Amino acid sequence: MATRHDPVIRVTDAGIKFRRNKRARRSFKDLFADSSRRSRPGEFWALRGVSFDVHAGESIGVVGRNGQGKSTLLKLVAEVMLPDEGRVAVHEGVAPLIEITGGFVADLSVRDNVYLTAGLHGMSKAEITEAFDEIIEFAEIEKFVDTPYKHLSSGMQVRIAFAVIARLDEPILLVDEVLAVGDRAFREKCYERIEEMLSDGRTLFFVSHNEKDLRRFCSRGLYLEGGELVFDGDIDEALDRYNADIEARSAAKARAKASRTLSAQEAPTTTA
Ligand SMILES: Nc1ncnc2c1ncn2[C@@H]1O[C@H](COP(=O)(O)OP(=O)(O)OP(=O)(O)O)[C@@H](O)[C@H]1O
Repeated sequence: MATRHDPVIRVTDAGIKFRRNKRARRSFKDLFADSSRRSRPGEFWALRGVSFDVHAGESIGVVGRNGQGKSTLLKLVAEVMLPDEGRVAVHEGVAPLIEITGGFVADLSVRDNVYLTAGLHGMSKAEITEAFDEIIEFAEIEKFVDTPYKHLSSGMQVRIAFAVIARLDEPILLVDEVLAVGDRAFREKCYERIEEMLSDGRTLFFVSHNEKDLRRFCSRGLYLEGGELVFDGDIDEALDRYNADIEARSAAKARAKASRTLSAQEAPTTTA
C-alpha cells in the first residue's frame, strides 16, 4: 500500500529515442519488436539513463540548453510519450501546461473547447458549467466565447488553455515555456495562480530558461545535458552548474576560433 512517504513519480533508467529525419511515431510493430530491430539510421537517444524520484509537494525546475531533453522529460511525466527503455511511474493525476494549446480543436468555439478539454481531464459537465464564467474571466476573453478557437490570437489561445488547466484539481502540475507568449501582466497572473497551487501542496515540474522564474518557484533542479541527468539537487546549485558549463563552452569556442585564425595567418601562402 502506498504511504505519504512514497514517491508520487518514480523514473527509473528511462530512455526515449527519436528519428532525426522523420516525425517519430512508433507503430505497434515497433513497440513489440526487440530493441535491436528497432534501431534505425538517424535514430538518437533524446533521453537516456534518467532516474529520479519526486515526492508530493516538491517543486522541480528542469534546466538545460536547447534540445537537451527538458520538454521530452515533461512529456514522459505527462505520459503522452512512453519510454523506449526503463520505466516512468506516475501515481497521481497530472495537469499538463505543456503544448497546452495542442489539445484544443481549431474549428470549435472557445466554449466547446473549454467543455471538451476540461471534460477530457475528468471534470463533469456540471463542474465545468459552474467553473465556466471564472475560466473565461481569468482568461479575459469574455467577448470571444463563441468565436472559433482558430480565430483567437496566439496569446489569447494560451490564456484560455492556461485558465482551463489551472482549474483542474490534479496534484501534479507540469509547466513548459508556453507562458512565454503571453503578455507580462497575464504571465504574472498565471505565476500567482501557480504559487497558489504550490501552497496547496501540489507538485510542480517547471521548464524555463529564465533563472529568476526558476528560483522563484523551484527548490530542486534537474540539469539535463545531452539527454542525461547530470545534476539533481538544489536549484541554485543546478543553475550554477549550468552557467559554469555555458561559460566553459563559450570559452572553448573562443579558443578554437582564435587558434583557427592563428593557423590561417601562419599558413604559407602559395603562389601560382
Ligand atoms: N517528436 C520528436 N521527433 C523527433 N525528434 C524530437 C521530437 N521531440 C523532440 N525531439 C528532439 O529531441 C531532442 C530533445 O528535445 P526537447 O524538446 O526535449 O529539448 P528541450 O531541452 O526541451 O529544448 P528547448 O530548450 O529548445 O525547448 C532535440 O534534439 C529535439 O530535436
